[in-house]
Amino acid sequence: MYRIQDSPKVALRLFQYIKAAFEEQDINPIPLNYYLWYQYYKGDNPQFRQEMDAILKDEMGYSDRIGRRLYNDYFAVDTTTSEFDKALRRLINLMVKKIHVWNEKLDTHSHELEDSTARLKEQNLNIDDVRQITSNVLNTANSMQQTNIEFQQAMLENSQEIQKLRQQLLAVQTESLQDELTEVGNRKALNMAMEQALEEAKEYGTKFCLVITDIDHFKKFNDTYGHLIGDSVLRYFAKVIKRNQGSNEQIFRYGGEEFVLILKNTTLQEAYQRAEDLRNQVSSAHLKLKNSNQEIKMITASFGIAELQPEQDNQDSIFARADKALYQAKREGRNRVITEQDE
Ligand SMILES: Nc1nc2c(ncn2[C@@H]2O[C@H](COP(=O)(O)OP(=O)(O)OP(=O)(O)O)[C@@H](O)[C@H]2O)c(=O)[nH]1
Repeated sequence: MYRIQDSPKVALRLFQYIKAAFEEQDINPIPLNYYLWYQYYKGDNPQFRQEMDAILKDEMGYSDRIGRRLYNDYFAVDTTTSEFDKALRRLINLMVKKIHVWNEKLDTHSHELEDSTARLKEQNLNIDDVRQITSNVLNTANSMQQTNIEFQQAMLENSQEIQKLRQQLLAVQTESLQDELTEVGNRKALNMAMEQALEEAKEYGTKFCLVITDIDHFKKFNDTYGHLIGDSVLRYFAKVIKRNQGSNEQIFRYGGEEFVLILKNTTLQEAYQRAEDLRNQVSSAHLKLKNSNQEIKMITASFGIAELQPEQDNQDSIFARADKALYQAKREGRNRVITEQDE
């Protein structure tokens, strides 16, 4: 749900700009694009505006895919994280209050001690006075010890609570980056991983290859066997990719029947070999229906690969080249691997 809170007059004016830009640049008129372009013309987020300006200047221009990424980067609100954030703030406020109370108590105790020390210096103290003062000092020392124990106990409980919150937060964050069906990274995780890989490439000169793979004629498969068996095939496909996952390799489900691999420190030739192995494993599998043991139609997949060009690539450009190679693989008859060099 995209919310706009401006007056109708402002909204109307911005929509007029959007309408003209959509026509001129052939932008897909879907709600997400309207929302993003509205934010662009409104200009409240300078960083977003700057990135949009750069995209519009680039020859690849704006696309739905870029729009989805921009929305995730700038406008999607992670409600689970903000809930944890609130809980953590509450806990920290509580700790700060406890520290104040502890400080006040300690202040009172040290004043009591100072009073007792001052009294000890008085002339003409009799034995009863000294007894009284000594007993006061002891009482104060006892109270101090008690205050300390209580304080330590409270701090321990709070830090355990914080630890628990942190663990829950980590679990939720991991979950929010995982595709539920196939248990590989989801699109959000892919965006983050791409960003990181590009930063590493800039900083350390490390290269990577991007592989996009898509199960062939999956619509027909769903139509023949139903979506539930289609889902099992998606899980199976992800399992095959995960089975020989190298330490330099990250796997994501981009959406539908499309998966993406980031292969770090890998040449185009090595990436091709890895994709060929996967293609062979998938196409040679004999899958059976669980209930009837009936063998189901062979599944195949097509692959497109691009290698990072560190000087000029960004997330969208390397993705577009791998996507183009994949499209070529589909056009040439599917069940094949095409690298950007083969085109
Ligand atoms: N079972 C199942 N099907 C899905 C899921 N996500 C997307 N699909 C289906 O995947 C199919 C993709 O179809 P198309 O994009 O037309 O592609 P295709 O039939 O694989 O054809 P090519 O890619 O050209 O080989 C559609 O029928 C979607 O409904 C999912 O999570 N589960």
